[in-house]
Amino acid sequence: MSARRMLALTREHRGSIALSAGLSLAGSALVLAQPLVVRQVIDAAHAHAVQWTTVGGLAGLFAGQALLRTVTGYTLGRTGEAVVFGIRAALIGHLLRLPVPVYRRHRVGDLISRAGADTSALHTAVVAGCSDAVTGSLGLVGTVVLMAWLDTSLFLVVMCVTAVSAAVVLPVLPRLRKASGEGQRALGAMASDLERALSAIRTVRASRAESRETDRIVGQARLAREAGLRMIRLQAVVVPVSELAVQAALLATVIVGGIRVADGTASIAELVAFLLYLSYLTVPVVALLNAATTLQQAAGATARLAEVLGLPTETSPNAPVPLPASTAGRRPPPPATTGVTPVMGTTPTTGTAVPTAATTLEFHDVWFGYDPQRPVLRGASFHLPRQGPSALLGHSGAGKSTVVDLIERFHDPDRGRILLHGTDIRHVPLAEHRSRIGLVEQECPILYGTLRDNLAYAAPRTDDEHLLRVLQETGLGAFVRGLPEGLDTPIGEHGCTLSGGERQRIAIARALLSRPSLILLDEPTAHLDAAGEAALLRTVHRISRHCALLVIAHRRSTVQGIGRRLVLKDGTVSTHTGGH
Ligand SMILES: Nc1ncnc2c1ncn2[C@@H]1O[C@H](COP(=O)(O)OP(=O)(O)OP(=O)(O)O)[C@@H](O)[C@H]1O
Repeated sequence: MSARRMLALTREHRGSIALSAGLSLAGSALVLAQPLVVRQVIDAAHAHAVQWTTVGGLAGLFAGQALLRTVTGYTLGRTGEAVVFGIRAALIGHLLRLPVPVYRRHRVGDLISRAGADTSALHTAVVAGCSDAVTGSLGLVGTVVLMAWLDTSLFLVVMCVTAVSAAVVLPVLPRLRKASGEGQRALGAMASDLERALSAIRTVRASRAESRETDRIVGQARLAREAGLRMIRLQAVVVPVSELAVQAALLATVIVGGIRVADGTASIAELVAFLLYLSYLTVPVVALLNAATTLQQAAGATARLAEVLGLPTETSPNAPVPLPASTAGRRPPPPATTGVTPVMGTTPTTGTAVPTAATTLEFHDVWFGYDPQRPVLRGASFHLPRQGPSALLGHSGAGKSTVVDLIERFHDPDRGRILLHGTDIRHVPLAEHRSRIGLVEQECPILYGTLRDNLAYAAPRTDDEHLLRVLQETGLGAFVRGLPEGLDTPIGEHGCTLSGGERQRIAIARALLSRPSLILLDEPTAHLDAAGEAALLRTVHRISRHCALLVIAHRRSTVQGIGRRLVLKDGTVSTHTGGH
């Protein structure tokens, strides 16, 4: 699938590839014609009758060859750039659409290295390697055919010498490929380890682990260097051996050809033409050897790229998902009630979701486990009203973040159903489903860029008026007014210029701006002091007037004032209403 995908990406450029091949063919034809014309010039000179038109034709062939080489080089280079760009674009799109669990299995640095170092290796292979391969193979076939036609016995002498050098060079090529793969793998591991250390740089410093991390990362760089050295050693054999082969063939031709001219079985003009072909032979042979080494080096990178492109992506975010007949359309709304589930004091209800017309989200007997043998959720059922806050409580490891991931469809339940506004979320296109939910993650990730970039991330077309209103609502009005460039102030990599509370509020404002019908707040007060926590809870209550809000919390203080509490224990959810 992956290799086929890469081939398909190349197929888009069939026209340019054919044009490049055609131009190379024409260039090779001009080169191959030259010795034949030289032979005529020598024969004419031998007879003291120089034909100026033939000499002019030869000069024309030289000029035409130079011109074609320029055009071919440009066309091949342009095609190579287009092919590699296509693969890079597909890879980047693919990397950003992998299912969320895949990012946990693969190291981020390694994935980044595939988009960087591996596509660069491929770039060299396509731009230089393919150009060499095309010109080399066309030139080689033409030269060999003409040499065999011109003088079969001299041709056989040349072939014997070439066969000896091929016996030395060919076994080296697979070793080059292996060394290249090892080098790329070491570079991937180096990028992963560097990413690991830089993303936790404060922990690294506080643990005085700079030297240990440096040793570990330099260790990977050393492996890459060793693989590089192995490649250099192998290449150091390939090029001189092939040059030596050409020189040996030249010597053999001069000796055998000289004897044949002396005994009258060949003319001087034929020997010169043959020698010219022999000297031309070095160009395609060296080009082919270069192509073979570059392509072998790229094979390792290509395999790593194909591996990533072979990973399945999430369902296309915009693809409409057909509804099965049994669940097509919205479920008819249940009889209207007065809104929030009737207060039941602190008496819990367990095991069933009680959908009402005013329900946003429903979990029906949901089972899920990262390892199906050890389910985290074991028949969880609950529902959220259309408006107002609910709290999801549970001890560490109970599965609260797993509930969030299931709502976002980062995973799908093993059994049971999750409905949003009465529709099974598996039957709604992913992008549409996620546009209805605002997620405020525990770490509140801030992206490198301006405050405006971060706020409008999920709703890029938001106007300033709406933006400022939401900022006011989330208690960020004064903060923004105090910034030197207001909304256009850069807020640094990972939001490192912000306090924990500011990051939290920015994340909440970002979630609110896309006007979701459900907001998920994962441990919103983790980075706040008591005053910050109280202020945030006021914000939470304010925003929950417009939409449903699920606050995930470890601490009871986080959910003070939230009457509706869902308690997650042993994989099931009990609902408590009315308690404080
Ligand atoms: N990607 C994963 N692969 C395997 N197991 C996982 C994965 N993510 C979470 N778990 C396990 O699933 C269980 C529930 O984890 P989850 O993060 O949902 O709990 P939580 O209630 O949010 O915990 P906390 O309050 O500490 O954040 C835990 O036992 C955890 O070890």
